[in-house]
Amino acid sequence: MYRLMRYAARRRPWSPLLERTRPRLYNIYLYRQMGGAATSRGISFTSGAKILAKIVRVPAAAGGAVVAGIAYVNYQVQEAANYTQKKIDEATDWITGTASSVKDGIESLSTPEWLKGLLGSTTSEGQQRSHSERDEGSSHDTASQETAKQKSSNENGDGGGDEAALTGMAAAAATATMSDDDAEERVAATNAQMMLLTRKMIEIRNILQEISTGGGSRSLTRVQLPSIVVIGSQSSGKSSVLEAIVGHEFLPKGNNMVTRRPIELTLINSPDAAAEYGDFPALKLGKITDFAQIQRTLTDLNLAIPDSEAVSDDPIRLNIYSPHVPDLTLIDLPGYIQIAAADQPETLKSKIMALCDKYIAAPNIIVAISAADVDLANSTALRAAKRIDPRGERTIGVITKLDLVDPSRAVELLQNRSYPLQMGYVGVVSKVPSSFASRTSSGLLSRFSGFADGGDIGSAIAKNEEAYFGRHPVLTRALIDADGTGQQQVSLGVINLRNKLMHILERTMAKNLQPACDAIHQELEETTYQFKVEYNDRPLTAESYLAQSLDSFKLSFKEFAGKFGREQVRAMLKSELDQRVLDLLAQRYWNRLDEEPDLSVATIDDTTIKSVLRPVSELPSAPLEDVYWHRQLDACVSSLTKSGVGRTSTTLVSNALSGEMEHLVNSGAFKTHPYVKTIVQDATMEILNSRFYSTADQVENCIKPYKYEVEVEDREWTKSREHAFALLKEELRQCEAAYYKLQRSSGGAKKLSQVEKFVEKSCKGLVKTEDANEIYGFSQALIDKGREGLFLTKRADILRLRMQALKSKQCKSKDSKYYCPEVFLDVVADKLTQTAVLFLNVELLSDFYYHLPRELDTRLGHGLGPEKMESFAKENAKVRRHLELQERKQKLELAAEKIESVIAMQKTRRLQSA
Ligand SMILES: Nc1nc2c(ncn2[C@@H]2O[C@H](COP(=O)(O)OP(=O)(O)OP(=O)(O)O)[C@@H](O)[C@H]2O)c(=O)[nH]1
Repeated sequence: MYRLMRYAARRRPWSPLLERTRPRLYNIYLYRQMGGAATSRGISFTSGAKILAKIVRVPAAAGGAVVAGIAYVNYQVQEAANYTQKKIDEATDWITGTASSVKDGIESLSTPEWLKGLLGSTTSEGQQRSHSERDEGSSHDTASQETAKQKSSNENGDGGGDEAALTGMAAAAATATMSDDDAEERVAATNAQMMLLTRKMIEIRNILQEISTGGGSRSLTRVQLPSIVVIGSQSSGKSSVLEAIVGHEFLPKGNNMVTRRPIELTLINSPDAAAEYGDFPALKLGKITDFAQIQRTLTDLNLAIPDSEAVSDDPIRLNIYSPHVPDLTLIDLPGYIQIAAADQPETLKSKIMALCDKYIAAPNIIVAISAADVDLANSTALRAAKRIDPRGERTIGVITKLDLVDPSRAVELLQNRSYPLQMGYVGVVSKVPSSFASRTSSGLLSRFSGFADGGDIGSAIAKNEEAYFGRHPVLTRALIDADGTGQQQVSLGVINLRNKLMHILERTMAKNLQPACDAIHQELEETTYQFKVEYNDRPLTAESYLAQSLDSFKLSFKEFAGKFGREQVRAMLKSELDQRVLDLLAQRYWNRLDEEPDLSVATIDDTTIKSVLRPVSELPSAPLEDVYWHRQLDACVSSLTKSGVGRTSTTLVSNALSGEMEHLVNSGAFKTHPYVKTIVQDATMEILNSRFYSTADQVENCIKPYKYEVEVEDREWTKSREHAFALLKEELRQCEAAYYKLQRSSGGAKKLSQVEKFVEKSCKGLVKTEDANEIYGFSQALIDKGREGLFLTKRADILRLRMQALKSKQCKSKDSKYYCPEVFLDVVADKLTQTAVLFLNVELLSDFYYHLPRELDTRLGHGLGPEKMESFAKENAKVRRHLELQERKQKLELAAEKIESVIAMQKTRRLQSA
């Protein structure tokens, strides 16, 4: 049919048939044929409060309060007559709880590493200690380090390890006498216990957070382990306080409301960490030791929220690992505003309020920041806290910028009686001192590296506070009788604040421990049951799923390779060359120019054609020595052998292989995995492309001899004679089918016959073409169909004629090749095919079958990292569900194990206290 189209296209537009692209359809047909195809807090936590106060408030008061404590004792001596015995008792209590412990704490070097750094740099008393004290201290240092080491090794082990270590610590503490050394050991052990408990609880909270993020859970919604949430108006000093606690400047700064999303900050005390660093778990950026980089990332993440929205409740999670931070979870929120700016949404004020309200809900601990230079009655943070926590049970009031108001005014503020808080108020001067900035004049980055005495901005601020509170002893009045009843605690300094937060977090988390444990167990039971029922406890990993999928793909690939071999390539290539032979026959033999209608669009000069082409009807009777027919056949053979068989055959096989690979990835194990599909397709193309040119060249070289001479054997002739006949028969069938279709589209056989006669007459000049419509009622479209009909009729006649010739005696012998060009050209096409297939099989097919599975093993087996492997596995909805349920069960088991170990620690502490 193809040659019908080509012929017609040469003579005139032939659009309906031209749309039929035979080779493509035929190939598709061939491929398919081949099958291509944390109860209330336990005694230990409350009764241990005094011990803890000694331990933790020590450093709490250590910074600024050491001076304040000494000043307070002097003040007591001077004003003693004015106080009742009751007051003195209260004061003594307070001293026991703060000032004495301040001293103990300062002298005690059994404090955690993160506190020692600060205390060392903030306590001038400490600096003036005698060498012997230092020596004593250094031995305590060692004790502390051992404790820290023990803690660290516990953390590396499992929950049972923690418990055993802590039981050991508790036992050591239980057998201790009350000598100073023993007391210090006890302090160290308790400190380590508290740090470890807090950390464990933070870990549990994080695990539960991940589980809740992964999907709704009825039992887990009841589990609430608290975080510390920092709220305050814009520029009230929230960031400065947080940075003082962390010891680094890392939060976004700027006038254009740069805190737009909640920043969930988890501080992880890491005594053994070689360097302080942060990481954003959700971003998978790895360890970031440059805090300026952390600040830039936070700024970018915040500013990604457009001005038109201004705030978002999507939190940014940041973990900071350092030996100088306590285990804490802190959440920084956008600052409250009074009025939205022109480019901000009008609803911004209420949006921020709603976001903060969401975060300060129970059981979270509220750190309400208010600047001393703003009337506390106007403190949005305190008003919001009062609204959500009216009894002031979960709120710590932080008054910043104490240095900006007169000390007597600061005292009034710290004694805020309008909103009494059970956890009290803390006054701070959290601005980074200018001396610090000037000593690190090279800017932000240099601050991060710390200066001279190893201080960070935390120690610089603490030193500055110590000096300020030392200059203003009147502030200590606030420490004694904050609310006139001795009930409300007031402390000074960032260090106090930091310890208080740590203490409160541990206490609040402990209260929630047992209910959390119960809920985790309930959820674990449900999940375990579900996993058993749905997946029969069958473990699955992304890796094993990938391996299975790859195996299954390789199996389909092997099946395909078994079906698509040398024979199939031969059939495909022969079919292609058959079409070329038919095209050549149509061009050089199947013309009857003497009877041909005058088709209007001629692309070559008719005279030339007439002088070159002779009707094929003359062929059987042409003299044997007729050069015309010799030249015609030689030209056809030359065209066929020089038609680029190397490139054509290589392209055919490459297309067949890449098409089949596409079919396999779209229908097999990888059908729901777009990323892996691309990998398979890329590997396929790379292998095929790398062999394309060499294969094509090899084939071309090997068929070269046929360009000069083709020798035919009798059996080859016989076989080709049969094949040529079958080929013409199929061509005739297609021709007749096309004619039948044309009849139906022209209004029937009769109508088409009338139009054909008109076209014939018009060619002979018997009728005028312009009369077609007016006189005969034939539209131009009908005339075109008439021409096409005539062409098909004559082509069918020629084909019948040639079939007869092939059957005749004349075509029986190979000696009659010039009379039977169809047979001789088939012999040539067959020889070209056989030779090409030999090389295609070795150079392309076998090579591809060997290399593709190995290439996939490399790219998929070892080439995919764990993350890509997981995302690959989760592309399959069923596998995703299986993996997620399994992960949920594993996380719950881990949470249950951790929470049980924390509860066991609690029990050990109770026994120890008893
Ligand atoms: N004098 C003095 N200035 C302070 C103190 N604390 C913070 N500042 C300054 O107050 C300004 C605002 O402090 P930030 O910590 O950025 O306040 P913020 O609440 O985080 O501000 P936004 O993030 O914009 O809401 C900065 O210039 C600080 O240096 C302080 O105790 N004393």
